[in-house]
Amino acid sequence: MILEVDKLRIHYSTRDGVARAVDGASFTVPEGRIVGLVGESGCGKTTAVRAIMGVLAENGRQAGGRVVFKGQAMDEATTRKLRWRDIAYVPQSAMSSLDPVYTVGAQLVEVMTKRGNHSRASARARSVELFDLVGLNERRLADYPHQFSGGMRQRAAIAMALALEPSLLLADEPVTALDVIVQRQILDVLRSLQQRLHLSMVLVTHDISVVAYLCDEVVVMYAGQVVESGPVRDVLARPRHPYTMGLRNAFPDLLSDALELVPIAGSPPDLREPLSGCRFVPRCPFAQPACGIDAAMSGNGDHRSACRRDSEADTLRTAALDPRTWQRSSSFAMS
Ligand SMILES: Nc1ncnc2c1ncn2[C@@H]1O[C@H](COP(=O)(O)OP(=O)(O)OP(=O)(O)O)[C@@H](O)[C@H]1O
Repeated sequence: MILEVDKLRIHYSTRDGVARAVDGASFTVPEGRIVGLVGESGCGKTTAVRAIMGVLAENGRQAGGRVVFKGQAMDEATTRKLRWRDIAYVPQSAMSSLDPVYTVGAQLVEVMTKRGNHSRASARARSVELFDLVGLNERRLADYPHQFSGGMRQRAAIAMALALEPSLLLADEPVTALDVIVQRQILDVLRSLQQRLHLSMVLVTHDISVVAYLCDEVVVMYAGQVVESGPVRDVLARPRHPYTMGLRNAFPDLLSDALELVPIAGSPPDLREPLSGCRFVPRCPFAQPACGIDAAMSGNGDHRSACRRDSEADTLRTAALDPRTWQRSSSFAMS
């Protein structure tokens, strides 16, 4: 495993109390694989990758658990040492990793001379290589970010993250603001980079079809916790947690638009409220009183989920395919 996240807890202090943005999440990233971290907005995905990268907002702190990179438990000093060199991050908006007042080429050179130990000449040569790797013409190194299209900016942000040859890339919603054709192009760039550079990747997305298209493994997060994880094919073909079943119905397939889309009614809970038991209960069509008690992750082999009704997963999955199932809220939750 290149990365192990073990019972990670991240708290933000806010005026209205503590937000438990990541609440005991555990997952692993095998070497050379692409792991999708998926869940709706507000489930703690960005917080989890920012914590791994050691770039939490000022009001955030690690309240428990640990992050282990290549067998080494990370503390502040190691994280600082490994940041950008071994672990790199493409933030949610490409514009936030690009400075509007400098050319993209100048910014790449700056990253390599300041954060790495490149001379200006070798940084310039490497910039050409990096642009080639992400499919940008080297002539565009002289352009400013505003002269780039959204897809090109995303490619430039990826080039920036790869500048110091990291072995782990964390990409936060790399295709969200792009149209479907450009989305596929960027995902194809990521796939080819992973293969050519033997990169390991964590890809954060709210869109399960992006996971289906690109990832080898998936970690489903809900309300700061991991509710299901495993090989993508297995999890998407036979989801075991009702939240994953709901997510699968809620997004169009990147390659076809055959399925009727069925949203999951409601929204994730406010993480500043004290929560117990399965966090999905208020939105789950299958919730029962027993779900008020936390379910640990369990399962055979790599495919694991945290649902009290796991033994009935096959039956629930069939019911979940019927859109009417999602039209009624959990009667248990409503009572
Ligand atoms: N700096 C902050 N201060 C207080 N609360 C925060 C802060 N950043 C995030 N949160 C809260 O932490 C929770 C998790 O947010 P996070 O951004 O990690 O989720 P996410 O799943 O990545 O969603 P998104 O895709 O919208 O970023 C949310 O409830 C959010 O409101």
